[in-house]
Amino acid sequence: MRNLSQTYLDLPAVLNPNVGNESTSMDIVKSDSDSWTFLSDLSLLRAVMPTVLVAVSLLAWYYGASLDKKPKLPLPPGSLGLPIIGETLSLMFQGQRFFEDRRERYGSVYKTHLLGSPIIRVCGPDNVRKILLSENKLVTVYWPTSVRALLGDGTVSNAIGNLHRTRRRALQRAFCYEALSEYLPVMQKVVRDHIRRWCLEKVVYGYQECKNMTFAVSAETLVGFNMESEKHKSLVHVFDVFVENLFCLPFQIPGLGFSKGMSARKRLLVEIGESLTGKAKRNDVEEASNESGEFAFSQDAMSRLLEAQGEDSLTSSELRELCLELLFAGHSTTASAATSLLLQLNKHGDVLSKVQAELKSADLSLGEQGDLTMASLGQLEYVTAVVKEVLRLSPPVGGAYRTVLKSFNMNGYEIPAGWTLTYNIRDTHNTSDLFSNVTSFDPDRWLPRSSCSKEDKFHYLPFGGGTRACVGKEFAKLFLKVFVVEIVRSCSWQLMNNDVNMSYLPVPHPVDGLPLSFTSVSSARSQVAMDM
Ligand code: HEM
Repeated sequence: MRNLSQTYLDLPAVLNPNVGNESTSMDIVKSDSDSWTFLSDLSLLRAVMPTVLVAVSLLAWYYGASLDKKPKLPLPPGSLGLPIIGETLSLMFQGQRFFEDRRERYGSVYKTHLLGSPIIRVCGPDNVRKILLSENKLVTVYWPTSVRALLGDGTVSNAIGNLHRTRRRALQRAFCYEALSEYLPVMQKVVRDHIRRWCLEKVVYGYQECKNMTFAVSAETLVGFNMESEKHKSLVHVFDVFVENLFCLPFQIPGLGFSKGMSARKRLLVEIGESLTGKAKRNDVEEASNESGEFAFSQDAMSRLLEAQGEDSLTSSELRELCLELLFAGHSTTASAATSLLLQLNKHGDVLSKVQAELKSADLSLGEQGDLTMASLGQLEYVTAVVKEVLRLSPPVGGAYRTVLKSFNMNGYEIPAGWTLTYNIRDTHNTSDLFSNVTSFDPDRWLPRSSCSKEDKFHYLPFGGGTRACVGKEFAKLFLKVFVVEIVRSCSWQLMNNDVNMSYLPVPHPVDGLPLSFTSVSSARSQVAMDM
């Protein structure tokens, strides 16, 4: 990480006051011995002249050569806007409309200039396929400096090549079928506890509550925190600070976002480290008790990673950062999808009725009684379709960034090496000809034997694709299904404000936070009984 003074010295001469200071000190030397300085200036000039001439010729040659290397194809259409700020102001004013407008004007590949850097935006199944399948050949992963620093070098997101493969393999252990089955009871308990509290409080802000709930689910199932302890409860706030400051100017100045984010990172890593030490000790006890035939502890993701630490050659610091990465990667994304589920199920009474009917026929509509299993969830085709449709219509991750390694041709345009590129998931879903009535919420399209039952990988890609596809997608889908089942069978909810405006940054969410009123099924039943 470059510190401020380094950044300062890199400024061009006109902007860097230190350059002025250098000439000031020269002036002082001059005034001390003027004649000496004049002679030495002349001889210096003679000495450097040949070097200057060679340098100028080399530059002229290089310039000529680089002109030859000028792109043979045109750059994608679009505008780079004003110097330095590019089109950032238009984006701020227009929001999501900015991208829709450019896509309508320029098509599926266009250039713009946002947040200080020129960028090429790409959508459409064929273009996205080309990018996602060319990782490390044509493109490589790109994250802004602040994100890289706050997540750390030990993460999957920041790794490239073999290191990336090794870390991904390690993480995948935490999301195999067996692991998911072990997380399921904890997931279900946390979801139920939250819903029960919402019903007691009666009115809550849906988006914030979904964020709290997804953090609790991840913290308990992935890192093994006890979210009922005061110590771990206080981490919800620390984690919010961490996430809020991920995208910021990377300057370590007290009081600014980056500094706050780094302090939150430090605190989270300490807690994760303590949890790791506890687990390492527990593993020793467990090994001993296994020998004497006693029970085994149920496993969270961190324990699984710890067990295979030697095999995966992970250092303790990598392990801690991987756990932090899991907390982050699954947080706002899953919370956004859960919030969209609350919204869509409320708006579409017909869909809600079909979910209720499916739960009834699967013997799962028993209030809060039935424990869910992987098998019972696996048979819920309609619930699965509802989750899929929410991720199609409101994909939590709009797209992701890459750096272009090698210039290539896309739709007849030059995509030049060194540029930043983003592939867009939301635009790809919205323009796909695979989906009829693309803007309507229609889970039936995903039922077996219907038009989209065979998912086309690059028309529908809420979890990305290729070597960087989401590691936690099965975890996320499982959680969302549990949420649908529990919310539908245990309560009803109403929007307090029917006029819902959406914001898409950093993930889709209602601008007003989605105030909701909740009634539990049991209290609704007793109300009916009393009325009778
Ligand atoms: C609905 C919820 C989620 C959505 C929509 C989602 C979406 C995505 C997408 C689109 C990518 C690919 C980004 C790229 O191309 O660079 C990704 C990567 C990733 N996701 Fe998720 N994700 C979700 C939940 C989760 C969860 C629950 C976890 C873990 C607990 C997770 C862990 C990761 C990791 C570690 C990566 C980086 C993979 C790599 O670079 O190889 N995600 N996710």
